[in-house]
Amino acid sequence: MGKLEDCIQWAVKNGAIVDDRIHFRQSPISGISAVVEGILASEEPLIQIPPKLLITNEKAQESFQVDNRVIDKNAPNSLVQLYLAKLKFAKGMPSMYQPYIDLLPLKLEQPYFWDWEELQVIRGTDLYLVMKQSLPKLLHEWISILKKLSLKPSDDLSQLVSPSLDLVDYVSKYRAKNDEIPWNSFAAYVWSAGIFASRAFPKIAFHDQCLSINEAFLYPIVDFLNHKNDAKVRWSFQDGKMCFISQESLKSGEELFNNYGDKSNEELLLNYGFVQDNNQYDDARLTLRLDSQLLDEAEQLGVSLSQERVTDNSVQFKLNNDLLSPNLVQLFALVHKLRSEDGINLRNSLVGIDSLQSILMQKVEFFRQKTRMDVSTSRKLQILRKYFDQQRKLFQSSIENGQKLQKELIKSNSEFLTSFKTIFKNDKQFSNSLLLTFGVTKFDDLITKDCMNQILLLWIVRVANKNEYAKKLPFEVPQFIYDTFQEVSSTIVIEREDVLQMMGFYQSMFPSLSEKIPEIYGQGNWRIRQFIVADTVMDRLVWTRKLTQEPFFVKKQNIVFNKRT
Ligand SMILES: C[S@@+](CC[C@H](N)C(=O)[O-])C[C@H]1O[C@@H](n2cnc3c(N)ncnc32)[C@H](O)[C@@H]1O
Repeated sequence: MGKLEDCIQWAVKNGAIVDDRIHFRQSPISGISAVVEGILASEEPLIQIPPKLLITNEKAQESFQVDNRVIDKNAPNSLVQLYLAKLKFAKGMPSMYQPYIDLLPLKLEQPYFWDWEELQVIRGTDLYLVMKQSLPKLLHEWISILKKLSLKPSDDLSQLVSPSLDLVDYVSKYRAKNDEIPWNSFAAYVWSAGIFASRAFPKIAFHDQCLSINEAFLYPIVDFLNHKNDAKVRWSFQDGKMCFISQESLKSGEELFNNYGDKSNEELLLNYGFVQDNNQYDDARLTLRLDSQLLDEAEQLGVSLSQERVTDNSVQFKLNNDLLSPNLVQLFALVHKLRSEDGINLRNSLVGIDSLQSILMQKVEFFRQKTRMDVSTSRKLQILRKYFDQQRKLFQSSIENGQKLQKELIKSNSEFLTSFKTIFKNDKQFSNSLLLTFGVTKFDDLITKDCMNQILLLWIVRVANKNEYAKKLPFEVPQFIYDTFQEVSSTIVIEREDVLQMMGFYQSMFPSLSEKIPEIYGQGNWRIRQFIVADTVMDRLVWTRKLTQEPFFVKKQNIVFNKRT
């Protein structure tokens, strides 16, 4: 008889009841799973386990002869995890759970248990970072529980607590070096924590009284069930037994699933070692390091970052297939707020979305590169590629949502936006004048000949001179452009540097333009100061849409984002 059958028999002998229609099977690749033979369509308990088969904190207390005061509420499973490490790895310690303990795999699927070579693929990703951050916490709780029990670790603690030690590396190398793992080693505790992460059940689902909502226990036999998103299941305490109930209708040959909860692929991968295709609960993280003053200012201006602010100078946003978070968009608007602006407005929001898009594109490219690895030799790498590919899709869909949002902003604020393409079309006299100097015959030439900024400067100075022309301009100049020029002109302090910077361009244009086309460039004021002012006007008003390279003059217009913007 195989170990799986041994274990089921052991459970039944000890009072467990397993519905006859449930059959457990085991394969070297996918491990244990359960299939149905017959039809399941009732809410009868399918698996009933008596409490004596559970591995709980109480059993651990009994074994170590301590009470629950040794358990830190912030690490409510430390004692029971140490107990499990002892059950699995201690020599000469057979227990009543032996058939179950023997079935618990030594090699777990989560990245914490990957070989050193496999780990190299995830270095530099968020996954590795999460692992690097969680292992020191695990180390701390392990040292603490050993101390409380006056037990000695088998590892050299001074080496383990060294801040320069990469614990992911340490544990992976330790496992590779040691065929036999002492039960009081950190590697044994990490294994035990991996077992708890991938198969323990929350105590709160069955009991009102818990040390914390994270207190967990092992639930033999029911933990042989695999996970499916949205599988309808119930766990309840009935007639003195812990019952697993499926609310699904299942036919012969179908797998009986449990539901581990609505988890992202990252949570699934780190805690269970697999990912779900088209996982509707998936998300991606965008971590940004920004100036702490900027983040404070954002919060003062009403950008809620209470969930997102992870440190003084960093924020972390969750991205999924839904609309972009208004907080993220507003934060990017503030990153691009000019000193002359007093809050979030149309211009800085449009610029902010462009700059957010650039970061998202880098992420897409990063994950695209990652999916190009050769995965033919490793199942783990195949899972990892799926994870990277889903991450890429999430960032891609955020880019599309950003584009949609920008389009909506442009549409709903069209009265505050003037396209330079339209100006170019309407101000024929001006556009014709560009042929001579720049060889420009159509709007697209401004982009291909890389002279957009110079031409914008010329046009802004033309607007400033609008009242000086003998003939009124043949089109309506948006008043805000003229007013901004006047405002900047009356407040600007021009430094020598500004003049030097503008000199090259100015001298390449004047005085020849005034002589060749006096009807435009020979009337009003075309001195260098005007161009220095126009340069600031351009900073304050012009937004060049990244997608099309088309510049827009944007009126200063405060806007508010809500969840539906
Ligand atoms: C609670 S156990 C389930 C029983 C497990 N198959 C076994 O062999 O013991 C959880 C582990 O099963 C595997 N698993 C569960 N659901 C899965 C799924 N939908 N796809 C792939 N692997 C799954 C993962 O290795 C996970 O860490």
